[in-house]
Amino acid sequence: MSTLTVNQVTASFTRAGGEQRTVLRDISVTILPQEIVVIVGPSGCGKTTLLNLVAGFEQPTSGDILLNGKQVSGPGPDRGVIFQQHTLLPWLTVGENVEFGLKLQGISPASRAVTSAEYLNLVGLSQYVDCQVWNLSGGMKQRVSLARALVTNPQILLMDEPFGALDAFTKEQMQTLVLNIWHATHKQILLVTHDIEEAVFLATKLILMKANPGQIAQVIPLDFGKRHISGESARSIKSDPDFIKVREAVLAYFFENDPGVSNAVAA
Ligand SMILES: Nc1ncnc2c1ncn2[C@@H]1O[C@H](COP(=O)(O)OP(=O)(O)OP(=O)(O)O)[C@@H](O)[C@H]1O
Repeated sequence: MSTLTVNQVTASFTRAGGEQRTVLRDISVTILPQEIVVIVGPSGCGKTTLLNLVAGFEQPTSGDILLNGKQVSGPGPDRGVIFQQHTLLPWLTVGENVEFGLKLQGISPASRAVTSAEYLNLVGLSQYVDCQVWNLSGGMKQRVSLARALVTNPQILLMDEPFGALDAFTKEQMQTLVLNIWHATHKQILLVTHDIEEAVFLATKLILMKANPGQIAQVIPLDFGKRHISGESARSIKSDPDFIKVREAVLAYFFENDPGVSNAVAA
């Protein structure tokens, strides 16, 4: 089964001066097929570190990370990564950026063009294939980043605050795009965000972290994103009292460390 398993992972780093600091302690998470796992937590609790470990950019100090039963020991094409700041190549066009990963894999130009057109269509940018990326808005650049991550057909998308730099309106458009892509491609998604509303809207499994060292405080199953897939608008869902109740309970947890968040969510 296509599962990503983070098993009792601890990550420690040695600071300048030799002091050892444990950033993450005993983290266990599974991402099952078609799950969107969203991580929220205070600044510095290790969210990006966890994503970097799953991406294979860093190695855990103890514990292990398994993708389909195989140890993750470095970056791989089975994981597509999207950062807050796009990492598009400014001297290439939109189409060339999307094709880039396929070119590295030695795929023929004709085949690359067909595949990149498919994913540019999925993110709503078909007509921009020949544009220079520096001409695009922030939201459009992130759409290109999504297409570029998807084009090599990874099993899982890893997203680190992908919409943190966007205005509220564009952000909501991108959130619904993520849900539509999730529905169309059946990818697993691991997403880190500071935005509680975004987290509650997108997650099928919401993970609340606490800091010093970073640990999982709560895991909350949610299904607001599935309501959007079933045809309900983002505005309707986000203004629903059930949504507001969960959003406020999560906020209360972080502001007051309210242990009643699980009950509020379950009610
Ligand atoms: N390779 C590393 N070497 C040393 N320290 C590291 C390394 N990677 C992460 N850290 C430290 O781990 C801590 C957690 O950082 P991280 O960026 O994962 O937190 P975060 O929860 O994503 O924070 P934010 O929400 O502010 O982005 C920081 O103090 C950071 O300096």
